[in-house]
Amino acid sequence: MVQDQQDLDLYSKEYARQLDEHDELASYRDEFYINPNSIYMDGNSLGLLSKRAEQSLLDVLGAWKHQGIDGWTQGQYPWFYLAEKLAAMSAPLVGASADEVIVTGSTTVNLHQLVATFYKPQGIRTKILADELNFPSDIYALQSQLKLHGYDPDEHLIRVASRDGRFLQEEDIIAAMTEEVALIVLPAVLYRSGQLLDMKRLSAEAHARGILIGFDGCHSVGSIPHSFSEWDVDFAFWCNYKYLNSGPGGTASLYVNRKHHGITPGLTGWFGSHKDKQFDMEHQFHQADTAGAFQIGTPNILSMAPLIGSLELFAEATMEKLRQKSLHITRYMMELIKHELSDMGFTLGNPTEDERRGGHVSLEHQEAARICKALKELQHIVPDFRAPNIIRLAPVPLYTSYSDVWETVQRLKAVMVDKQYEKFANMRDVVA
Ligand SMILES: Cc1ncc(COP(=O)(O)O)c(C=O)c1O
Ligand SMILES: Nc1c(O)cccc1C(=O)C[C@H](N)C(=O)O
Repeated sequence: MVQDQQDLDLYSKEYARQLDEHDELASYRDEFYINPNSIYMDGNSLGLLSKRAEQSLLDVLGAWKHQGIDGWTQGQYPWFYLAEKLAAMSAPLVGASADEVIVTGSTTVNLHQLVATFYKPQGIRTKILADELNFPSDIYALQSQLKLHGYDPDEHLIRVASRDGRFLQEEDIIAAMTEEVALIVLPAVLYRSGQLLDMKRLSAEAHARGILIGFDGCHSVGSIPHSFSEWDVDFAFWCNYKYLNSGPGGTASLYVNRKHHGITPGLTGWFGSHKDKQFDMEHQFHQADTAGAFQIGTPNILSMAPLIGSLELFAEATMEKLRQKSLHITRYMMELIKHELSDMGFTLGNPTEDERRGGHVSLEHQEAARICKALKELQHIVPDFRAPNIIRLAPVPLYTSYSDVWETVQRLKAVMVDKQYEKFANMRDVVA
């Protein structure tokens, strides 16, 4: 913690204020639209709008307004090259070269594309290895890809069990890497508990057994640094609307390790063409020799445009500093929770060690659904609820202050002490 704060009560509001004063990323808060009447702790589900993301969207709209079809090749951000431009801007966040990334599709569609490409059952190697805690959409995609190959997902999709319902043990995953496994798909950071898996170790163990491995980076990209190429990850996919603040339904991304460039995409479309060849309109597919080959159809330009401004902020703030603050502010939140909310039925459901923790804090409570409702409606804190008993709180380093965290814990305490949650039914709402 900060030196001149030695005499301060670590749990005081003044201490939080001083942490904000010493926060070298504090100025980035002004880059965002922050509702002054509430505290946003849901940036792990939908990140907030930044002024630069708004501006880049307006710039792209302006190109459409003034240039029409010429916007594809002219203007500030020619649309024909936008996926590649954004890939180059994203590459440092995942430890890749620009040509190993492409901004395209949606998370689930990208997973379909990558499995359609890399799942090649042969002999007894016919199974896909996943885990029982992964996000449902990933599991649905894997099940449907297995069915397309004529396999029964109940037999061919192995889901590594969690010992405690929260975390996965790398040893258990490695033990499940048998000679029957063709492909592995795992989350980088688990969406409920926020556990960060050891991607380097898992990739090495998979490769030692002749298995390809890919990661879902939805809850990790923009929150932790990655070294996909150095770790020799085969492929990865992620959304850009959580920590990367590209807006609801913002176009997603994928990574394909350079060693696989040239492999025929499972799902081909003309935007996967070599850029010089695409408009020759031949019926022979000349694929790009980059991750661009995995694009399918026309990019969703308006859903990509906010990412331009947003990624500029990441380049300036740097992932290293963002991770440093994220670790510090989540630790601060955990300390406050332990101090203020002990004996109230809460369990900390995220890893406490820095090297195993993603960007959010996961609090478990049997009344979690209605505690979230009371927090939102009565205390103007925006958390999110994940069934059956999880309150996720994400102090996002670009725009969350230490004072926000202090307030959140105080208001959560009020909800509990005054039993404000009893005014609500303990059931989830439609989205959270
Ligand atoms: C871990 C994870 N995977 C996949 C998805 C699905 O993403 P999409 O709806 O953008 O396809 C999400 C979020 O919705 C997610 O959190
Ligand atoms: N993708 C979402 C959506 O379309 C609507 C509401 C929420 C989401 C989310 O991203 C939820 C998020 N993946 C989660 O971790 O729960």
